[in-house]
Amino acid sequence: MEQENGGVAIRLEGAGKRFGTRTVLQGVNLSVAAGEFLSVVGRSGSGKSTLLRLLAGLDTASVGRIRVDGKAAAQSRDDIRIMYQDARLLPWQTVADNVALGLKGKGSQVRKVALEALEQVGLSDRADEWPSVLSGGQRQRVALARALAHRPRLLLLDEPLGALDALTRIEMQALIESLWRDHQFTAVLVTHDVAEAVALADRVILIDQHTISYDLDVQLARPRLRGDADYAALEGQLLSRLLGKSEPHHQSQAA
Ligand SMILES: Nc1ncnc2c1ncn2[C@@H]1O[C@H](COP(=O)(O)OP(=O)(O)OP(=O)(O)O)[C@@H](O)[C@H]1O
Repeated sequence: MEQENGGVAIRLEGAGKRFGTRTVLQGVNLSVAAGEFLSVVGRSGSGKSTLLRLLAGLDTASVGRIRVDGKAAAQSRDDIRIMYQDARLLPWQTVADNVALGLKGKGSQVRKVALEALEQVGLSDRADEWPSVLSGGQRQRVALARALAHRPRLLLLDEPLGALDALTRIEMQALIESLWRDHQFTAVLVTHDVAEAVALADRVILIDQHTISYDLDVQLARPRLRGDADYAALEGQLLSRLLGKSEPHHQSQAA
């Protein structure tokens, strides 16, 4: 693989998003360092996917400023990849061709890049099969490979593991973490799973009442042990905030 370019920094200043008269996000201020792993949690409908779409440059802020690598997100599109809960693979293309989608260059070169990406997600032996014969977890691995093939400097993950069983989910979390460590891209993960948010992120933000209502540093050694008291304390702290309790019951343990 070619030299990685490292992650991009993100900066939001007073960013807001309205759809007609409905305010979804308002007064969002956020700085994400290059190479940081940020998780975003919040109630259903709080605006998490909207935030991700703004970062991807797929939509524009109604007010405020959003900068990805110092530019408008839409101008950083080549550096950004987004992954969703459903893999969105083309059923009439092989696994390798799905990974190669959108790559520029000669056929042999493009295939080489696709195979390298598949190898990184442990699926090089399935390159010439159809997506329909893969399991849900394997399809998500292909989606991850498709993103990696573009060497993203910002990987946006919109509840990518939400439809997977618990064990596959934990394996995928470990894969995402190791790819993030190897490639040093910036990662923003939207998840409903507070344990997942803590497992992966350097920092977790909570979206509530249209803005960032809580910003939690996760200073735990990696890889993280879920049974660990510090881990459970941070998870409890986040859950309390999410549920709207003013005094997180685990706060004293986390201090
Ligand atoms: N294109 C759009 N037009 C109108 N309203 C929209 C549009 N996109 C999102 N919304 C509204 O914005 C709000 C936030 O939606 P969003 O999908 O960002 O929430 P979310 O936190 O990701 O929710 P979930 O966790 O359920 O996926 C919702 O009320 C939604 O209906």
